[in-house]
Amino acid sequence: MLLAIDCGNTNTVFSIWDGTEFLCTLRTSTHHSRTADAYFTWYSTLVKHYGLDVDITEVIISSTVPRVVFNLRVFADRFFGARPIVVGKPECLLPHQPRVDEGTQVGPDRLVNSAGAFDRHGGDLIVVDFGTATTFDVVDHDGAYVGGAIAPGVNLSLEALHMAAAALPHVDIAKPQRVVGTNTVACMQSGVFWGYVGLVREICTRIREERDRPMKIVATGGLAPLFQQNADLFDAMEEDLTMHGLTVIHRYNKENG
Ligand SMILES: Nc1ncnc2c1ncn2[C@@H]1O[C@H](COP(=O)(O)OP(=O)(O)OP(=O)(O)O)[C@@H](O)[C@H]1O
Ligand SMILES: CC(C)(CO)[C@@H](O)C(=O)NCCC(=O)O
Ligand SMILES: [K+]
Repeated sequence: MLLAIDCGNTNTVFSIWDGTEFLCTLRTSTHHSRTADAYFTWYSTLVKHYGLDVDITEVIISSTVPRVVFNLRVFADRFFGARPIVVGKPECLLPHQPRVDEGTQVGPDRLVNSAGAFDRHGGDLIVVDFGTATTFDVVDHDGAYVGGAIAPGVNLSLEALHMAAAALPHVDIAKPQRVVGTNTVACMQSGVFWGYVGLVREICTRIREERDRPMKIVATGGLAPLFQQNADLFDAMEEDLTMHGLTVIHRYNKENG
């Protein structure tokens, strides 16, 4: 079985893929100081809790945080005897080479999202991922990642207001009832929620204009459902897009490696 690991700047997600479906998805915060033994303690406790009988033989990792990869490699080797495929490393093959400026390091999560979305939808896509950052990945007709946009994440924007302004509290994102807030929290939620609706709409409209062709918009990330409510921003929403992309890249490496 395959263990797929998606390590973001805020959260790390493990999913077990049996070749047909994901048996479970486990989430922890990302810390570069977490050791291989600590990963295993956490992982094995949850696998036992879910009553799963799994035999991991292969591991694939996408990490936006380079420093955590070392401990994840040790984890894979020590506990599963597996040599992981690490997206973005030269030995990891990609189904489609990105077309970007020479020397640019594309975030592995964006390459994985592009591969997952192309596998499901074919080409000419905009993938929007609401993670630590909000990323827009443009996938060409042939499946290549060809660029996009990076905006501050929704939670990061709220946190930045709280950090920078003495009178602004820590606020969780929610869809406000009205645009005109009548208290501080409602004002902050309005600014960030409706500001993001505008941000997503404007960037997607301009990408479509710039490329001059119809493009399907696929959204992922924990906050995608919040933005899909009443705001007709996306053509599809897929919670497991990054994990699916990891299985696509893993399969490609098995078949072509
Ligand atoms: N199922 C969910 N329902 C509601 N909120 C969620 C859900 N899953 C995640 N979230 C929240 O949505 C936000 C975005 O989650 P997501 O996992 O997409 O990115 P992240 O973990 O914040 O970022 P990164 O992947 O860059 O580490 C997080 O604040 C998370 O707490
Ligand atoms: C933009 C983030 C932080 C989103 O997770 C990640 O994809 C990243 O670190 N990217 C590197 C720069 C780039 O993708 O162009
Ligand atoms: K993510």
